[in-house]
Amino acid sequence: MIEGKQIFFTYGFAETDKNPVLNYVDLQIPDGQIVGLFGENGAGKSTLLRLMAGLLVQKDRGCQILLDGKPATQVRGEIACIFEEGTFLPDLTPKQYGDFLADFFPKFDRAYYDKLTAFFKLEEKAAKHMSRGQKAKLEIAAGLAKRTKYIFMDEPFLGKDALTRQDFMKILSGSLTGEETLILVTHELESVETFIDRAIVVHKGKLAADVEMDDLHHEGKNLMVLLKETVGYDENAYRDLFAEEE
Ligand SMILES: Nc1ncnc2c1ncn2[C@@H]1O[C@H](COP(=O)(O)OP(=O)(O)OP(=O)(O)O)[C@@H](O)[C@H]1O
Repeated sequence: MIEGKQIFFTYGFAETDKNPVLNYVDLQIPDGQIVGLFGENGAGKSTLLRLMAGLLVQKDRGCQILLDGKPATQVRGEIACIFEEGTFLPDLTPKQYGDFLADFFPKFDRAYYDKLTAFFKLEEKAAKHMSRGQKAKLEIAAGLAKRTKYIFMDEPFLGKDALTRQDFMKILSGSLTGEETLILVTHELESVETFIDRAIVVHKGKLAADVEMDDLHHEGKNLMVLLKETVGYDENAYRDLFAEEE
């Protein structure tokens, strides 16, 4: 269970910031749930994800987010982060990185990692010499093979070719046992429409929408509709750019 009460976060000074990224929000995610975090650029999705994963810590206000009642820093072995910037060590090759992960993560599934890196056709060269998409694949192989209870993903589709994106969703579905709690930040709404259980829209410091996908679909809506309604999207706003000056 991920639980946070009165989550507050600002990158500036808490005492003076009138527009914090997260403005006293409550969050509860039960075990085994797959949750998508959505919102406009700069809304605070990645910040919230990093607070959950313990990569950012709340400063002087609000309460810490807890995983099974403990701060993320105390359950590192149960957390896999699949982020664009990567958590790999740049000088290590896929095999060396696998050795490293096997030492660090108690449930690391080396055979599965080797299968994934082979499937992704990753060459045996240092991560720093790989392309952006290859690094992203290495992250996915590592993240999924850790077999952790908590998986945090930030823009997992970024930098991947169209075929890999398709494979990725299938690999992800196939890798999960149903026990994992997976939190996913993405702008690729269509790709996750039927994959996630619950959608949260971050907007103006709040969790402005928080719905079960079954309920959303029963209402005849999809993620795009939810997002537009929640942020009050104006289809015609762009026209002002081309309006004639008086
Ligand atoms: N390291 C940082 N230092 C200062 N401000 C930051 C930092 N990282 C993010 N911010 C600011 O915090 C706010 C939330 O950023 P965040 O990255 O969480 O948004 P996001 O919803 O993930 O956006 P995007 O969809 O563009 O990735 C933004 O206003 C951003 O400018």
